[in-house]
Amino acid sequence: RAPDPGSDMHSLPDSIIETSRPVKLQDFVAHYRFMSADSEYHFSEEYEALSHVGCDLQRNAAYMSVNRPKNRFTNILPYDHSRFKLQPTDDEEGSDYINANYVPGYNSPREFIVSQGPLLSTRDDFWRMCWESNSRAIVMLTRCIEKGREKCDHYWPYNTQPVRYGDIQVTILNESRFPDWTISEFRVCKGDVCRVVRHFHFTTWPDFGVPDPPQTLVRFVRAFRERVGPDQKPIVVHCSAGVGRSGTFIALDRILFSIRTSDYVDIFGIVYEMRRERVSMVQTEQQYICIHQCLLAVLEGRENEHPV
Ligand SMILES: CCc1ccc(NS(=O)(=O)O)cc1
Repeated sequence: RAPDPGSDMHSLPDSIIETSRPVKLQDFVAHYRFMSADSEYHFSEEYEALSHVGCDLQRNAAYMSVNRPKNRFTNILPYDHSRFKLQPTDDEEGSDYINANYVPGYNSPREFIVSQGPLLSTRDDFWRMCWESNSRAIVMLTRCIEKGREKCDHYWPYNTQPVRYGDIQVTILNESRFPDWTISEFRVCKGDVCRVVRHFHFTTWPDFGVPDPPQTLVRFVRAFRERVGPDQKPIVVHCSAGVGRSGTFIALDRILFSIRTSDYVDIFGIVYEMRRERVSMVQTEQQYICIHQCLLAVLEGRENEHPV
């Protein structure tokens, strides 16, 4: 049972699992100040309250020996109940497996498919996932190489020559580069059937960190939503592990929809719900605070403010 808004959360008996902490939008500025006080003590307490969400859920497919090499990180594994299943090939064990989960958004309980950054060995599976899910948009929140380390395979062509990834052929149609992101259109074909898939690549978000200033992320979500409406789903979202930056992006997207219709915002509840579908969504306390800073900038009319 969610506590009534404004009730004293700390009086809840341990037996009641806290699933939401709604905040009235008109109180949000004061709420942010309260949470930030004393070296962000209340942000730390609230983020810690999310730490065990999902630890009861099974990940059996991920642990199968045939699937272990398909995981970029051994500790970032998809829950069985929400994982995306590829069309299995006859009797090939593990052929339905990819490190990806359905995650809820504002518009649908399965609005997003969140995945790890493809490996060279799984990029054909990644394109199969995009095709079989009929996704028309991919959001990429990492660079392929960061600080000299591979974070994601370059799973799309380097130029306008078509490239095949298994049964899927990808051709870059156009590319628009901006200071913090690149938006491209790919022609994606399987046999004689072709689709246009848009690629939204945020290029300046450091791993384990946050965009600087946070308004950059607000502007990226706005640029994304100018081109992708609420009826377009599922949307594929990935970073390197597919938890930190991906969770932060989805949380902000959901919040920007919700404040158009609701007097309350429940950032705790949004992260709680995401973590019931994919592990560690919003992976650091700094990312959790960044979500609040983004909303603060929007409410204070500063989303288009640029640092001096
Ligand atoms: C330790 C595994 C791990 C690596 C990288 C990330 N960051 S990310 O999810 O934003 O790509 C999260 C977790």
